Parts: sequence; C-alpha cells; structure tokens
Amino acid sequence: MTDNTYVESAIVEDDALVAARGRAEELGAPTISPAVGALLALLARATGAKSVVEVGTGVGVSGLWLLAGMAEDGVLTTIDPEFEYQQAARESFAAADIPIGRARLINGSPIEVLPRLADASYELVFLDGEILDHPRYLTDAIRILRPGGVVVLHHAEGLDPSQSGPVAEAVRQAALIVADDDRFLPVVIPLGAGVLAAAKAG
Ligand SMILES: C[S@@+](CC[C@H](N)C(=O)[O-])C[C@H]1O[C@@H](n2cnc3c(N)ncnc32)[C@H](O)[C@@H]1O
Repeated sequence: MTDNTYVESAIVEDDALVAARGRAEELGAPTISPAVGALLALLARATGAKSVVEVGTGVGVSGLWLLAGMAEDGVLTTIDPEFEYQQAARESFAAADIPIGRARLINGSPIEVLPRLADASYELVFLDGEILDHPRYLTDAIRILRPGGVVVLHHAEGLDPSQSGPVAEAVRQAALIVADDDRFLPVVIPLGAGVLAAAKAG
C-alpha cells in the first residue's frame, strides 16, 4: 500500500481548529484527522449543504470543518451524549465566530434523537459516534437524507479483512446496508480511521 502520510500533512488547520484540538487533548476527546475534515468540508460545499446532521459532536473539530464547507446560512445539527464535550464544542464554535443559530447541539443518545429528525431534509449526514451503532445510525441517515445527499461514516477501517470482532462486524453490516440499496453510490476512502461515503440518487 502507498504511504499516504503526505495526505494528512498537506492539510493546514486554522487557529480555531488548532484551539479545538487543544480542548480535545485536555478532555481526552477523540477527533477526526485533518484530511477527513477537509473531505467533510468539500462534501458540504459540493452538496450545497444548508442542513447537516452529525452524530458525535466531540469538542467540535468535525463540526468546524463541516460548517466551513456549508452554505453561510446553513445549520449543523450535532448530537452527542457527553455534555462536557458539547460544552467544549460550543466554545470551539464561539472562538471561530460561528453565529449561535448555525449550530444546533443536541445532548442525547443518537439512537433516540435520529428517529425524531424529518425525512429527506438533510444534504449531508456524518456518522462518528458509537461504532457498534453504525448500522442503526445508517438506517436513519438513509431516511433523513435528501435526494442527492451524501452520508459519511467514519471508522470504516473495520472493512479491512484482517480485522474481526463486533466493531468490524458492525462496520461491515453498515456497509452492506448501502451496498444493497440501489439508490446509493458508495466509496471507501483510506483517510483517518477510514471513511465510507455514499451518495443518494438525486
Ligand atoms: C470519535 S468522537 C467524535 C469526534 C468528533 N466527530 C470530532 O471529530 O470532533 C465520538 C463521539 O461519540 C460520543 N459517544 C460516546 N458514547 C456514545 C454512544 N453510546 N452513542 C453515541 N455517541 C457516543 C462521544 O461522546 C464522542 O464525542
């Protein structure tokens, strides 16, 4: 396999993202890599995203990247059960001068919150929460995506045949859900912890 270290090091993050990564380190919160962030921003821009859902707010690193690519009046709905992380994410968004109305932070379990979101209403859905729940998240993501929308699942590395166990099984199950749905065009991208992206037919 090609050494793709250069892909991650090619991305330079701004001061707000550097500060958010500092908060993540203090709290021990996981974050996406810079290259995954750049991909999210690109997908948000390419889909003209005005409404985005994220599972797994963390301290707001992925949220900052998504907001950077979204329409200027776009709203990010981001769900996480960890109140402390979401408080830190609020700080990350404020430090980046993101208007309060652009980020709707929902403190709760994505398994309970996702079913309450409206059908066919979001251009982009990013799944980065509990990996074992990826298949359940994906089922809701498919429902809430607008035609032409894109779902992005992080931690797709479980698709590597050398991996086994419940986490790898959950990722494979999620991948099969999009592979078996004719409306979706999926691709696996070796960035960060592995990305599975799938575009819904327009
Ligand atoms: C990988 S981190 C998210 C990182 C974030 N997307 C970023 O890059 O800045 C995973 C998140 O899932 C949340 N989480 C933990 N347990 C969870 C659960 N049972 N269901 C959903 N999310 C959970 C954690 O609080 C954490 O913020």
